[in-house]
Amino acid sequence: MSKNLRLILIQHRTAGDAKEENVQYVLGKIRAAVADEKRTSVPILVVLPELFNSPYGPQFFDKYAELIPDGYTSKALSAVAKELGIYIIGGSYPERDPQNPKTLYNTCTVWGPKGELLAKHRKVHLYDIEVPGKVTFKESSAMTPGKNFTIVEIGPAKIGIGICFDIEFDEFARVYRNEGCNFLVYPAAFPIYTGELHWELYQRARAADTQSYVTMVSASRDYTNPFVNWGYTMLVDPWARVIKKAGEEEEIIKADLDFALADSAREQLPVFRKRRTDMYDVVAKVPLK
Ligand SMILES: NC(=O)CCC(=O)C(=O)O
Repeated sequence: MSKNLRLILIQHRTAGDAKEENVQYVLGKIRAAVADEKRTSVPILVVLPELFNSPYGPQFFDKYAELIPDGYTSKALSAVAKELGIYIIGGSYPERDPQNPKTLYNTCTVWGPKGELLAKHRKVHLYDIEVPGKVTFKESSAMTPGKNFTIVEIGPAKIGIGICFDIEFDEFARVYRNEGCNFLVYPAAFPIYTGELHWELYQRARAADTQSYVTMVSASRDYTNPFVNWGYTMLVDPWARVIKKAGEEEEIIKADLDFALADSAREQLPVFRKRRTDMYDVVAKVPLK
């Protein structure tokens, strides 16, 4: 059986102030990226950036929030996944809690080729930072953290999902590795300050820790936005090598992932097997399903 997956990462700009305008702009990018793909039995997976339907900032979350799967963004992603027969990891967008409309989550949805919602990940670690004179952000002032791990299987890929700041927590990635994941996907929005310091470092670190493919997908850099994204959407392989990297502008990254590489890396350098779980361990404290 093929161990391959065709991956398409979309680094796009925020098109405007209206949610509908942003979503339609991204749908256009997805259609254009998939149009020249050869159709084989290898699944095609498209990944979008964090908060792709809006500018990024606590002041925007309520305006752009919607119910999942009944809101505009969900319906659009579901329809385009079905139209093109592809999988989509839909970056993230603000989700309104159906029971408590004032409660919002930063949520990633995953869509299958029949337009079905395969999974939903609510960002677990909210991004609060205060570096005087450099960057101040308090996501927790407007969002509620999620409480679940999210694993989805697409062809040979067993994917652990996180959103941006989730990548900083090695224990979180370790739980995915414990569950047999071979690909960690983080839609992201780093500011320039931490982008310069940590963007590549964390992706390579999590890839080395877990001997998995790792990607972070960013929006392109736009100095007219209130939050200026780092850009540099990246893909790292299970040996922690950077195999694809965008620049700062809009860009589409395409790659064929061969998961036999994760198997052989794990066989040749048996880090997971050599753990001393008689001395230490990392365990999930919530159910994984
Ligand atoms: N959107 C985010 O969660 C930003 C995370 C970030 O910049 C980091 O340093 O981590």
